[in-house]
Amino acid sequence: MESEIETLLSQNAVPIINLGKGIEDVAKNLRKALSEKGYALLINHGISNEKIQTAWKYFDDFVELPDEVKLAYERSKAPDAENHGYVSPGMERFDGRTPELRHAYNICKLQDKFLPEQQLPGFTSHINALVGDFNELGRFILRALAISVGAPPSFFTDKHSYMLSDDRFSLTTLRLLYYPPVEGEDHGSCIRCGAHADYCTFTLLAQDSEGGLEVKLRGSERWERVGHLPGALFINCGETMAIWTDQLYHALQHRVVVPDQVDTRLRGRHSIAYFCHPDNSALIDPKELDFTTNQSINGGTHNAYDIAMALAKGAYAHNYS
Ligand SMILES: O=C(O)CCC(=O)C(=O)O
Ligand SMILES: [Fe+2]
Repeated sequence: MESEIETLLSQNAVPIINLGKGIEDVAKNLRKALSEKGYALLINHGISNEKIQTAWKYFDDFVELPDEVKLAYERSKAPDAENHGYVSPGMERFDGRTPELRHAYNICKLQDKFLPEQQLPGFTSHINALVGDFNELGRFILRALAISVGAPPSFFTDKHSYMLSDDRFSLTTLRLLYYPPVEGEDHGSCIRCGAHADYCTFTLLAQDSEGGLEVKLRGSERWERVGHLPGALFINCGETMAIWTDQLYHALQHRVVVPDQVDTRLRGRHSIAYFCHPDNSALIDPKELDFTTNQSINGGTHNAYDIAMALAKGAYAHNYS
């Protein structure tokens, strides 16, 4: 029996956007959700739940492999290294201190030589198919977002032409995540994923259960539990989009805590995040969208890559010293 916990969803406080309703309607609802709250849940999004679950199953099998095999796929620890690769528990700490209990696989390259195809036959083609679905959905959202700010529908898609097709030109990433069960009461000094806002344009997130996802709403200092709507995708606005819209859209602070509820804590949690980034060279200029601004980072207009790197260095400054 699932513990009854109060969540934003149980209080009917979550914007739920039906993507089957036509792009103008989606644009209107995204504008309201991302400006007021910074997030929403998407239903009728067209990504098969079964495909998502198969990806989690592959990742479970990966996590079970001996450490020396997993380490061969590890993401480099160098400061400005590529993001692609396996991130073992404890390797990343958003706040630089608190141990983070998760396995992650950042996928930025889709060819089998960069993936554990040998250990997990079929992984490459499965991930390629899933990425195809996320890219298609991502492009639909980008068109809706352009409409939502009164720009031509292709405004954002024109600046997102390399999403997971060539990682030399885009930071777009599909990230598989597994948070192991947490046994015992003494988990106060650990977190599943530390507080942060994503750097990208927006993130799409699938989760398999209520497992501790919390958000800080615009203008609030309080962490609130989101809740789980089976099959829905969570969308949150990233820092790049907040800069682009001169903060009309709110980059959502979020984290994943180790839940106090024993049944939730003893259950592993799976999620998949699709971080949609502009092309590295795309200039993020709010004035192009008729937002007058004096808020772009360090004064001038920057390209998407420089913005993401500046944000990463801020978030992971402890890794660079
Ligand atoms: O697993 C989750 O629900 C969130 C993960 C996340 O926020 C991230 O990887 O940026
Ligand atoms: Fe995140």
